[in-house]
Amino acid sequence: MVTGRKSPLNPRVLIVGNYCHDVLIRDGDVLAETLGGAASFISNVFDGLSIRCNLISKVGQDFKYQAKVSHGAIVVPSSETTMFHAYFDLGLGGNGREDRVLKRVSACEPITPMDLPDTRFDFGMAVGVGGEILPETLERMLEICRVVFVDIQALIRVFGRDDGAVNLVNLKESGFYPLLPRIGVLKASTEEAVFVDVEEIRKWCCVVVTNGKEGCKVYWSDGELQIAPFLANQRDPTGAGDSFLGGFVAGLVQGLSVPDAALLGNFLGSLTVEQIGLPKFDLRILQRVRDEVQRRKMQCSSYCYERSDGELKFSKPLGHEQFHASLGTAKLPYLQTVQECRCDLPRSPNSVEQSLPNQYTGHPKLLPTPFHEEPVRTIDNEP
Ligand SMILES: Nc1ncnc2c1ncn2[C@@H]1O[C@H](COP(=O)(O)OP(=O)(O)O)[C@@H](O)[C@H]1O
Ligand SMILES: O=P([O-])([O-])O[C@@H]1[C@@H](O)[C@H](O)[C@@H](O)[C@H](O)[C@@H]1O
Repeated sequence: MVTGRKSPLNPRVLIVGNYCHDVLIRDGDVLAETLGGAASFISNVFDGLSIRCNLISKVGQDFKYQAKVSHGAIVVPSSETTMFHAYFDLGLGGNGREDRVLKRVSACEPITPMDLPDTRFDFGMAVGVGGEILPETLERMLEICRVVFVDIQALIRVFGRDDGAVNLVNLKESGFYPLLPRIGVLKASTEEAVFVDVEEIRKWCCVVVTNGKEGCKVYWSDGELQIAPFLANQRDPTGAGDSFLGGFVAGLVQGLSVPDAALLGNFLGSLTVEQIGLPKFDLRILQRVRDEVQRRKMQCSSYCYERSDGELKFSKPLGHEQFHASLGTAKLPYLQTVQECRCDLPRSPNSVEQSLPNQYTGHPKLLPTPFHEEPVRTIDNEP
């Protein structure tokens, strides 16, 4: 049974992390330049599900998307906007990771405690991508937010002095370690989890480890749950973890149980990888998701994640598998034939497109209509 309190009626949510410019590169060609940063992927999920959120993000005067984002950023005249180059063809990255190789080529100013609102929130998300969240910033978030969710990429990334190559350090070596017992949930990808002692951290907080097309696993002090994935035809892994976290917290904000909220995270992550850059979710799918969540809420007592008695025990609530099936069919009515996209960006050099199950395949291959807006500028790599 979930032990916890009901989610407040109109929970206040705070997202903290910088927007960035993403440049996606393969075979030396720039495939796309898009709006990036966990703050953009997560607020994109919240906006899509019509859930209000507050966002603190800093950019430079060179920020290209101020007119496009629905949550304005703090413009720092003396700073550049954080920019990442993501390479999808360099094989093993310097840090031994098999997926894309990231380089932070410019970095905006950090977000300080003074940048945060002087008010209280029910949920906080510390989701830096370029080192912008300082230990004192996270500490301030813990003071003003009842439950704080942290993406570990905000804590353990280090950046090459010369080329900005992104590498990871052990969580214990970061300045954030003393704060861990006070956070609510720590999210890490499988590759990032190598830099964390999950067995130790799970004693302090809930740990969610995502694993691409395999879904995710939720750990707490004396138990764990594997949460099923959703099939997708991966075209670009960028932002999958961010959208997962956005969907997960959005589910909890709406009163879903932790396992059901993790399903919602998996679903949003699966939608995200089917598009290049920041996804533009099909409005009809979003409406179906909103309907399914409301239906699910009626079925289950609504709980949010809450540290109660220092322990969190939960099992898959009755109907969890049906909720998975209902979300999975949310895509079905809107499948259309699409040409294979030559600029698909594999998660790792040797990854292949996911083979979709029977109900999706058949010729021509049925895939969700790519509703994403064309990235700001692409180099036409058509012959
Ligand atoms: N190829 C895929 N097919 C289906 N779901 C995916 C795929 N890639 C990612 N996801 C979903 O998105 C979540 C986060 O993706 P992951 O790649 O693990 O995060 P990160 O971007 O942090 O590495 C996964 O747990 C999964 O639910
Ligand atoms: O793919 P993911 O790890 O979930 O998140 C990504 C970051 O790792 C990357 O640094 C940033 O440039 C992308 O916009 C996105 O936020």
